[in-house]
Amino acid sequence: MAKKGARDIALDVLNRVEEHKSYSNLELRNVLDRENLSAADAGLVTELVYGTIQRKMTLDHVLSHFVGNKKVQTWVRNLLRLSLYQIHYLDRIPERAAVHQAVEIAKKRGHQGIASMVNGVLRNVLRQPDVWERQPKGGRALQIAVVYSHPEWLVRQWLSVYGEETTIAICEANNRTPHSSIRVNAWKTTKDQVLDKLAEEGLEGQASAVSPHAILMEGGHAAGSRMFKEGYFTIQDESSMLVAPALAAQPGMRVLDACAAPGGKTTHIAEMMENRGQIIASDVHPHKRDLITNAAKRLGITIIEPIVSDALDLPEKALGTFDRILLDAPCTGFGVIRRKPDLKWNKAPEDVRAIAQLQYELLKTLAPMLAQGGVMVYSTCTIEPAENQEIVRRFVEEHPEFVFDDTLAQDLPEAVRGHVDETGACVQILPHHFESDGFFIARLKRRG
Ligand SMILES: C[S@@+](CC[C@H](N)C(=O)[O-])C[C@H]1O[C@@H](n2cnc3c(N)ncnc32)[C@H](O)[C@@H]1O
Repeated sequence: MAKKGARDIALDVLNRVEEHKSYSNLELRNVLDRENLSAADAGLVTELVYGTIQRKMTLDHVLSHFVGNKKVQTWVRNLLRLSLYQIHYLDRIPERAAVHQAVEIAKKRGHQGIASMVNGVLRNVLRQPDVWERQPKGGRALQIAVVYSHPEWLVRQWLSVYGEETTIAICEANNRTPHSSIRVNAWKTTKDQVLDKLAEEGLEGQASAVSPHAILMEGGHAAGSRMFKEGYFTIQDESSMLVAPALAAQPGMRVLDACAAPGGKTTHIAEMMENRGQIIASDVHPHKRDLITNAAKRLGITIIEPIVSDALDLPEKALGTFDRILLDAPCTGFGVIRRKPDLKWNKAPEDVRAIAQLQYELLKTLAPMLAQGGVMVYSTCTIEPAENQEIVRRFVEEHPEFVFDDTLAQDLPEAVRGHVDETGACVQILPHHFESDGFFIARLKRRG
């Protein structure tokens, strides 16, 4: 059987994501592991899948002018989206080649009739380039939703919280390719050493303004390097690297990380504790336990004890109290849409409400396990106030033994301090602030 091309493979992934409501990153990983693609083809498949999902609403708006209300099979719609994405957003693929390949795929998967329809639609779009500028009828929220390809309800929500300028900036940032960054294992080495060693392996990077532990990579495959295997760094987004410093755990302390897998922040905390003390790293999913164990092993860390437990049901008596607790809560993930574009299409307003309820329950349940004078950090990778500021405000109101720790700024890099809010204890990073993940961190203190 002839080997499948990058577009065919990308189309398979798009179809599976839509039909099985699965995550594109997981489907992509499966297919890239299975198919033996060149680096260039693997890159093209990834770009086509993420790009098409990212721009889905804009692409569908353009298609609606030519397809109207006609019923089109899922794979045909995905083929049209994918081809339009190539034509409009990718310079390196000539328009004629994109149309030709789409027609060939349509012939192979369907029949001549479908191939003619695909050919006709794509050529019509090419003949009328102004179609990309046509605004939909409806309010401002719908226009922003279509132009920047985000669900209208989410745009409406952000408009009410952040205003138009910031909402557009968030949407634009969500459509850009994310940076790739690494966290230097500061317990073992320094940033300069890692930069030097990476250069020996042909990998370039530069220091980040968001975290003193971060290096922004300029291409290359850092996870394939010898330095990575030997535990000199971890692949992590810069915003995530603000959490461990916010927790301010000292060597020798007892720490609970209640939603720990895959262990990105747990291992960072351990590095900052110089591998002295104890960290209980809990997660509800048994299959994720090994991720924490393996990450610690690779980094040479021995103070992490992974356990499997629902954070709502931890064995409180057996565990005792902690000097520090991190609740890096499950969330809608709207701060990481750049990396996981399907998130924006798969979630609905009721998901925000449901997850906010769980987040509050988690915070409330963990509170008694914090020692007097201890610090608890609540963090999420979302930008919804209902999952962030509203949770911690309500918590502090209902728990007089807790206060906002208004000294958070001193544990944040200079560049980030300006984003700390009036409590002095909460920081909301939006994706366009530093081109890093949207992230929320709150530092709460239990009275002594
Ligand atoms: C945001 S992720 C944590 C990421 C992790 N802290 C890191 O930096 O690598 C949230 C985690 O919470 C876990 N989780 C979800 N509900 C939970 C619950 N009720 N109790 C404990 N863990 C839970 C999920 O399995 C997921 O791994």
